[in-house]
Amino acid sequence: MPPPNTFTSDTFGARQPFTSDAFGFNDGREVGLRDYIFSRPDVETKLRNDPQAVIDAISEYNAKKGMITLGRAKIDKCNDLLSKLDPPPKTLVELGCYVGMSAIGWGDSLKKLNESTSETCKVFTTELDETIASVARDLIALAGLDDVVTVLDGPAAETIRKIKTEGQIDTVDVMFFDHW
Ligand SMILES: C[S@@+](CC[C@H](N)C(=O)[O-])C[C@H]1O[C@@H](n2cnc3c(N)ncnc32)[C@H](O)[C@@H]1O
Repeated sequence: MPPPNTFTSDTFGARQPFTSDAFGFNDGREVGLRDYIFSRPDVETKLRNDPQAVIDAISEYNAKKGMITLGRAKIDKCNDLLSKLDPPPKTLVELGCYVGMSAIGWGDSLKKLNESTSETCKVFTTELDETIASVARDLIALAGLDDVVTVLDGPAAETIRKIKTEGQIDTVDVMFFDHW
């Protein structure tokens, strides 16, 4: 059994079935997502600084391309769980960032849950692939969450140890495992 406050991508049921051409990742779809998002005519007027609009835009691309993101429904369910934690979580670590869709959800949620206090909140999310990590960083910045969400490049076992050694993180309120 995972420890309390540990949510995995299977917490709410099995993954969605993939079609054969949709299975896999790091095949250009991730950079294609960034191109799609930043070439939208509403990127500045609708998406900039609106995490939920960015999640919706990723979902629209995802519906056609079948990417390995959690998906809106699971992100909403996890955020519902986060909102029930007392005190509100301030530090969340995610193993498996991919293009940052779930990290945008966690960042938005933690920011809202802590907005009535002066406490800072932080999401650290880890990504093995540096090209995918760069897509995530761009989308997180577009969502206006780069002050809350930090993408760590490299194997999670190394990057988490490094931020702990450097004192960037002490205790962790919630861990999310999605790095398979
Ligand atoms: C299922 S995806 C994550 C999806 C993301 N949580 C979302 O819902 O938007 C898994 C990601 O974990 C990354 N990954 C796999 N092993 C890893 C490791 N040891 N350290 C860091 N990232 C890893 C993969 O490169 C892949 O992008």
